[in-house]
Amino acid sequence: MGRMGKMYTVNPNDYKLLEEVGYGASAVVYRAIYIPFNEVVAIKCLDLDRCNSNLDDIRREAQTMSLIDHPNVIRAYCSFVVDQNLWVVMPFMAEGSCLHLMKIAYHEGFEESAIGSILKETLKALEYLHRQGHIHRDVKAGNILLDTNGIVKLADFGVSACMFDTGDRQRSRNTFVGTPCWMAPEVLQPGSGYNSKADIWSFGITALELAHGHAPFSKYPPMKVLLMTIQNAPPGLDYDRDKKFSKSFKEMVAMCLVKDQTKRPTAEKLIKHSFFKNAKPPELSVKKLFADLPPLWNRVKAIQLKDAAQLALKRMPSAEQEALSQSEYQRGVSAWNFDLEDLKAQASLVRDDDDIPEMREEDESIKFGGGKAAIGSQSSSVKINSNSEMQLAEYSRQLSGCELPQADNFIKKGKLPESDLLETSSLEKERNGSISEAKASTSESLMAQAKAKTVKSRQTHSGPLMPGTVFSHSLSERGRTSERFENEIHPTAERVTRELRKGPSFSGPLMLPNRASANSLSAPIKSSGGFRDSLDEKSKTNLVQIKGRFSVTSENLDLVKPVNQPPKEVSHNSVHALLLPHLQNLFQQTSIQQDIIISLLNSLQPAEAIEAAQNGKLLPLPHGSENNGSVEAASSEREKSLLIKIIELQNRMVNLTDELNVEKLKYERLQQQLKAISGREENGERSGVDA
Ligand SMILES: Nc1ncnc2c1ncn2[C@@H]1O[C@H](COP(=O)(O)OP(=O)(O)OP(=O)(O)O)[C@@H](O)[C@H]1O
Repeated sequence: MGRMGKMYTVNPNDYKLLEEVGYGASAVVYRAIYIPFNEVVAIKCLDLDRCNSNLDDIRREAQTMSLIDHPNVIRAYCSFVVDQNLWVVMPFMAEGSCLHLMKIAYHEGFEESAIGSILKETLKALEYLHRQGHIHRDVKAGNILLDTNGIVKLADFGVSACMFDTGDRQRSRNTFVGTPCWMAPEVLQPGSGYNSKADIWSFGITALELAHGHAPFSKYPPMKVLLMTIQNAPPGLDYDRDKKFSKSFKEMVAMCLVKDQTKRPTAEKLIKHSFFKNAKPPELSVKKLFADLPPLWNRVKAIQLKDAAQLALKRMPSAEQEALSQSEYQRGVSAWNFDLEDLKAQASLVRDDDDIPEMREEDESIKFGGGKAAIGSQSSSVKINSNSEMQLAEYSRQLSGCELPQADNFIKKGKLPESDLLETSSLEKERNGSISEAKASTSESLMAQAKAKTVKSRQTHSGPLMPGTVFSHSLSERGRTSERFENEIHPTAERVTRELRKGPSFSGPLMLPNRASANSLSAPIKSSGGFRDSLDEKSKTNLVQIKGRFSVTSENLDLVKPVNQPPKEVSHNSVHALLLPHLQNLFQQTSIQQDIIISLLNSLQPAEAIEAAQNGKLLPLPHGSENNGSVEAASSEREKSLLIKIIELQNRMVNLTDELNVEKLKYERLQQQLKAISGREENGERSGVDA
């Protein structure tokens, strides 16, 4: 049954498909003629084979759409199955979606008056849906459709949920659904549950999308978007950048983008905000947006051609992948079926990726993978099934282990100190249980560092390891990728570990030059800050110092453990008490220096590896004999520099030994003086008694 009692038949022969006017991950939308009425309609052809949703979900969408009766919500006239497609017949919205409109003519977004009208109409739709017990779950510019007379309608119930559902369907609301950039933090944190307020968050993001031409974080890979949404302060309209927008608009957006869902207004309340009170009727502010634009199907074709041209320009395999996924992503699509392994793999990469200073929102050079890489395929939603939720919750918990300000900092600054990188890496390992003890040995730290370095350098250069790319790979491809990744980093990293294990306690002394150079082992041992502060208590107690690239754990500090202070002698022995720790320190420093030298001498080969790790130059090891000449030259260079270091250390040892001897002499002299004084005192006392 159609609108106003009109009957639309379920016979495909009654419909004549015309141009393609839109596409999603699992659907293509056509302009069509309903022959019996000679009426233009839109038909959404959902490919049931490509659908992420099961048939029940699809039926539900069609059912929901057919029951909807609100001027701002697209309703279905009817739906039926044709081959492996579900056809949904609906009113044709001749100006297409706001997203398409921005892509074709308003790259920087719309002016405020148009935004106000569009948002107000959309909010009316949300208010209606929420009242009916529905959560839309995919509010975004791509789902706000416009008609030639300026009418605004919210579309796409592909992922909508019913708030009044019980049982299994209710539980399904604990799954991830939506499009990453528009998803509320509580939706991204499985287990927490969400309600219609999630739509209010997405509505706020949509407001920013309409204001800027793209959603916040839209140039980042989906995994990073998830992290940023959870960890960062909510996005908003900037006072400097967005001067052109009114205070009430900024305020309204800020009200929607509150992380605590309970503090977000309901649609009913929000619509009373002054921003909407002043909104113009859409016939005035929206209609003028399409003046002089070609018909919708030509625009859609133009957008498709533009995407295709972009792809053609990037012929290199990784660039091609990246561009595909980027264009996919920027269309505001949502075609990622999250996979836990992907999430984990990406989680480990995202942090390192943050270390890439060039990673800016404006930066086109860092692209991301994801989505189904086909021009005709847009959309779809992120769904994480319930099984993955526990693990994802665990992942979220891991995320939350990083204190937000820190995360904000590194994202904003775009650079982590080396030490933080290393720390993050060992912290993650610790949390993942891959290292059972928080106290990573120094060699493990170096190994981690070598890995972190390698990952980092790979990410800077290529697509395959970029987080999003993992999404677009099949399981076997992922396997291959990780295999290749392992193979590529392991020759060096493994060598580092192997070599490190060869040399007895080599790792300890190498940690120490930083400390020893301070020439004061009694100086307080403390963290150098950065991520350090966000570490949990356990690792805090174990990790006593981070300097430069090294972390020193308490395990490595056998040689520098604070000296056990001897019990203080009373009164006149205070000089003695003061001197003793100092002498012991000197003695220890000398021992340490000796150890360093011995270790260096014993372990020239591992030192090369570590130095390479230190410098981030993990040079490939020579394999063929043809390389031997240059390798020898290189290693003799390194040997030379190591020898120089050894000589320096030896000199310092000599100096310290001299100092020690001087101190010893002073100490002996003082002891003699002390004895003499106490002897004299005793004599004086005795003679006093005698007298
Ligand atoms: N009734 C309509 N009239 C005109 N254009 C439409 C209509 N319905 C959808 N479109 C166009 O088709 C595009 C895809 O439609 P739709 O969002 O329903 O597909 P989808 O596969 O569910 O996409 P997504 O998952 O990205 O939301 C829309 O962005 C819009 O541009």
